[in-house]
Amino acid sequence: MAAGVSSLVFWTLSAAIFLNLVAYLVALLRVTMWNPYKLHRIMRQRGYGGPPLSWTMHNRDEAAEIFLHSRTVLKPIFGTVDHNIRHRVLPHYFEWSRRYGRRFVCSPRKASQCMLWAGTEAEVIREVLVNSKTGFFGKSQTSSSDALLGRGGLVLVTDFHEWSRQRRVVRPIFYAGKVKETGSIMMEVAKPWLAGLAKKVEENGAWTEVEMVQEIGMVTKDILSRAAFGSDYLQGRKGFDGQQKLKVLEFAHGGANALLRRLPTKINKEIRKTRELVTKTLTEIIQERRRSVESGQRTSYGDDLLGVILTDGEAHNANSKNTTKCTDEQLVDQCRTFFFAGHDTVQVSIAWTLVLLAHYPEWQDRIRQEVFDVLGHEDVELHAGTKLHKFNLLHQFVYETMRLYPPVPQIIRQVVKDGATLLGEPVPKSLDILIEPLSVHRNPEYWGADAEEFKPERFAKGISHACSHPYAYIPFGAGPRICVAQNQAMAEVLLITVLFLMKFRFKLSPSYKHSPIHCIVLEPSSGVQLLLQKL
Ligand code: HEM
Repeated sequence: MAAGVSSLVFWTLSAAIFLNLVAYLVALLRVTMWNPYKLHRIMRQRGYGGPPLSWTMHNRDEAAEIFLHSRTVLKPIFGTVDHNIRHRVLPHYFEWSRRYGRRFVCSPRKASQCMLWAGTEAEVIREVLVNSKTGFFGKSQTSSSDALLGRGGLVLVTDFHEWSRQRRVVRPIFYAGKVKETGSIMMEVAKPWLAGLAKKVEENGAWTEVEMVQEIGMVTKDILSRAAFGSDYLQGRKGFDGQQKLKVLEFAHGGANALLRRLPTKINKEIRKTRELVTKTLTEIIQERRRSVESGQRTSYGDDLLGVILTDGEAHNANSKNTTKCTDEQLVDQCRTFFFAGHDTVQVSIAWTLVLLAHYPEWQDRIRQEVFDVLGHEDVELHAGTKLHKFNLLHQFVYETMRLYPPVPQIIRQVVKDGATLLGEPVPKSLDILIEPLSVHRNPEYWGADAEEFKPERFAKGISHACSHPYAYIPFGAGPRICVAQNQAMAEVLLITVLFLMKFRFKLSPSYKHSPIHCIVLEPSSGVQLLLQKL
């Protein structure tokens, strides 16, 4: 009898495991093969071209081949700068757009079933990012950056009500008045950093070589940690290091979809482990804030980013009308979003600005002169944060830097409802639409024949006069999901640049290799080596 029961249990369990496995395989095949096939077939029937799909229903191999080819054929450029970078940064999209025209379909990433590339068209940006009130276009529900940004955080969240709640909660943090407050934190962090750098240059003599990406990284991380989380860089360091590692892993992974992520592969395990480390660091920061309130050290959670997120979470949970509760996991996701979105973008913006100031010494001199004209030579640091709006030339220079080197070179949306149309043509649900700031910023249709040239003066009369289409310039995105922190981000880029210009004259080192790479943000893959001379 006992043997019969245990045999029944054994077969029932085996059957359950077998059925689960079959269900998983069917789901995997549906997501990775059937859905892409179906979407591609629809789009091809509507006349869209694109690279032929392999039997695995992707173009990953071809994309990798073009990428590797571009790495071997294109020699790195040492000690100077060539702005013609599309074929280096996004070589497969560049090549396919030459072959298949201004709109084509492809599947170069594991997470995307079918992607419509519409990189250069401002009208697509208007329809997809700006006029999406009807809710046809949304954030991808199968985004590949969950591990990095957190599915429940503001950047990726798909549910409209949850998004508007989170956006409403954090928006006051980034109002102009608050940005001024953050300005003093920026100053507090930047001053000792610059003093340390100046000491190093003094000790080593004029034209000391310094790798600036690391240097800027320390400053921007410290500013974000203090301004947003009330901690310093050292406390958040493990979190930042983990995020950095996750970014590289995600990039290497080609953005796998949720089902592929469950497979016990080495890279999946590594991603999971690193994500847990970031979660642990963020949880500790959250718990420390809670403890400080419980112990009476603080009277409230505070009005920095972490404070408003925690206060809102608690208010949400206390409201009996809300049946779903805001969990710690969601709070961590919200913080995770800002840890990444608020750091790497600013770091690379400052890095590219310094590269170009070093490459164009006449602009460097003119802007430095402007800085001293506006601030005078005394008490300059006191005024720098409040007078940023007066730096006209610097604004032009940074706008132009973000035009040719947009920190976020690609933006993706998904068709999330049946019945959507794009430029008058029907588009199927689940289709991804790829918009490229990197390409639309260089489209001669909007920018003129000199679109690939670096000419800050095109912004002399402001952004709206620099190009012929209102959505041809989108370094911070566009529409309702435009960067919530763009004022603060710009202030940080301008302020750090001003302070740096006031302390140093600088030029590119011969060892600087101009090789921008797309690793979620557009970053200088070999660092930024500058030669510094103290003023
Ligand atoms: C120069 C620096 C920055 C650039 C170029 C930048 C760029 C962008 C872009 C292009 C988007 C839109 C993405 C999309 O439409 O899918 C975005 C969204 C966002 N950014 Fe930034 N960003 C910068 C700095 C920051 C900072 C400092 C923070 C926070 C401290 C931040 C937080 C966010 C958030 C939360 C979103 C999502 C907004 C939403 O979906 O409602 N960003 N950013």
